[in-house]
Amino acid sequence: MNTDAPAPEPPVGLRGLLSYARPHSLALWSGGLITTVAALLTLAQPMVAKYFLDGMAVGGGPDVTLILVLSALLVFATVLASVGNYLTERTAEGIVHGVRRDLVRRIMRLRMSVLDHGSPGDLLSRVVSDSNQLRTATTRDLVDLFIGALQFVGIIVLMGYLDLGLLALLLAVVVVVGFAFGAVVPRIRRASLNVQEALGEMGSTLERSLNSLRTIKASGSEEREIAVVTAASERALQQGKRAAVWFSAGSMSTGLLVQVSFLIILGVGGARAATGGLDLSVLVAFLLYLFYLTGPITQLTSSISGLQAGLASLQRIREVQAMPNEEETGAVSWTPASADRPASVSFRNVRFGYDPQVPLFEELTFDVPAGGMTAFVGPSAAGKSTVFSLVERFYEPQAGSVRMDGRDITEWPLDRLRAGIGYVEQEAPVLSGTLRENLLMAAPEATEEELADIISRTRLEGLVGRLENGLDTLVGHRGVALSGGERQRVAIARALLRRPRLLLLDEATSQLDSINEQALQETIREASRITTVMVIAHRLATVREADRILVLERGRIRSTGTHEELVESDELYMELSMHQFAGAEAAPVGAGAQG
Ligand SMILES: Nc1ncnc2c1ncn2[C@@H]1O[C@H](COP(=O)(O)OP(=O)(O)OP(=O)(O)O)[C@@H](O)[C@H]1O
Repeated sequence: MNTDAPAPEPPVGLRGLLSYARPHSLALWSGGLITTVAALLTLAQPMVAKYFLDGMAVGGGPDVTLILVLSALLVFATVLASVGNYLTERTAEGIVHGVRRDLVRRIMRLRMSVLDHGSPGDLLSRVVSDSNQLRTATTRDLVDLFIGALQFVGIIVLMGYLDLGLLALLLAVVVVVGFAFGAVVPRIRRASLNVQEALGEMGSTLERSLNSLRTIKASGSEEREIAVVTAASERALQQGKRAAVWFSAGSMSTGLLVQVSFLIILGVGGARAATGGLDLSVLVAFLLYLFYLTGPITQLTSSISGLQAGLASLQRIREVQAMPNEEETGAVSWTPASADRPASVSFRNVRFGYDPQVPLFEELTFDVPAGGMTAFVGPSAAGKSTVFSLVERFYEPQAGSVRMDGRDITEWPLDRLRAGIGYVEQEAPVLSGTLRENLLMAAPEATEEELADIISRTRLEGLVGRLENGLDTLVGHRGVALSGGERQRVAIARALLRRPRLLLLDEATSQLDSINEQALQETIREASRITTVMVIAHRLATVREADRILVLERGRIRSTGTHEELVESDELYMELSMHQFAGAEAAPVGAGAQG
């Protein structure tokens, strides 16, 4: 059931990032620990160097054992670091896959009202690009933060062991630079969010253009569209440049810290060594550690910057997760009618408006009996397609009820309700892929016999025979390789293969040649023998075939009857049949009625 009850808030901030890492904590800890051991082994190297120098200072020659120990340490640490890195990256792939799977599931279940106001391109960028940012933040950056901090502390302790005075000097510099970096951190996050938003905007613009490429080409507006997409890309560029400034400012602080500290410690330590207050080997080891500090500090600053970018993406991912989606009803205590019986539909005092303040239907009431064909006609924007959307529960009425088999559709499990309905949209109802994939989309388990039966019922044998690879021919993006009439019939075949109890058919307004026209009419007639057909009629042939016609005007049913009855009794219908149907068929209703 669709509910507005708020779900428990998913964690945000660092806690939110950790919630993604937690299920993989074993792998992450293993990767992190191995990398830490590698880092600690690296830390031992300056100490070994110190002992090496001390040995030389007291007059001994170079200590071969120490050189061997040093080499072994280096090789072992490098191998360990690679293994740790591999484990972390592997986990990262698992996390990003999980995030994408969750996002796709949510997007597929979003309510239509949300999709109406959202942009598919932006949603796409959240699945592809934001999830990738999250990938680095929840693994590499978290691990680096941990290891960086550990190494930092380790080096500081070792420096303290060498000389506390020099360490105090160094920490003073760290505090000053740390404050400067702290001021940059929130700017990095804001800049990252701006970059991701600009990318989303670019995705939306590109998606809009690609979806209407034919119209764009036909109206010669390629250059204008290129300018629009380029402008979006430029906004992403500007935001990216701004982010780069803050990222660089962050990393500059690392360099500054080490260089400034080096000069101060070299000066002060050198002066002390000159007066004999400090061993030269201690100063050398201290300076070596100072340069070793570059690694963890770089790790810390870049992981903190990366976490900021991850937090910005987490915010965008959380926005998708907070969008209202369609929820399933639990088990029901009643038994829905048998799957092969045509369904009846009724609307009772339905009040609905896309904007609840501006109702399209005030008190819409009508009945569609089980079986046969019921046609809906009416002026443009009267709400005919909206009636179908309400039956499918794409939208919820603000008052009144929509019923199937006499039972309010809100009492039906949503999947069960939709399983009983075949919906053929007016526009581009064919997806890219093969003809077979298109037909089996809604009924993947249909047998070859059922497929052949539906192909025959929808008069598609001719098309299948003509195509080079028959059913396995690719139909192109949105079925461009098919004619408008063929696309409609493929869509009807697909809907019928699902054995619907109710077929909702939004008839194409485009002109069809006489072969396609006749095939389409036979298909609809055939469908109405086995199921309930509700058709939004744009053709004279269809209304003449209908068992009953409902004339919809300004959100209410104005009249009901057969074609012959309505041309006599309803002025609007008469008008529509003269102009609307005639427009779709190039034959006025009078001629058709007499013929
Ligand atoms: N998703 C939507 N969001 C907001 N308004 C909508 C939406 N879909 C349709 N409308 C508006 O609702 C009204 C009824 O639209 P609907 O498509 O149901 O009319 P129709 O009778 O099927 O029209 P036509 O014969 O031109 O297809 C129109 O004014 C339309 O602009």
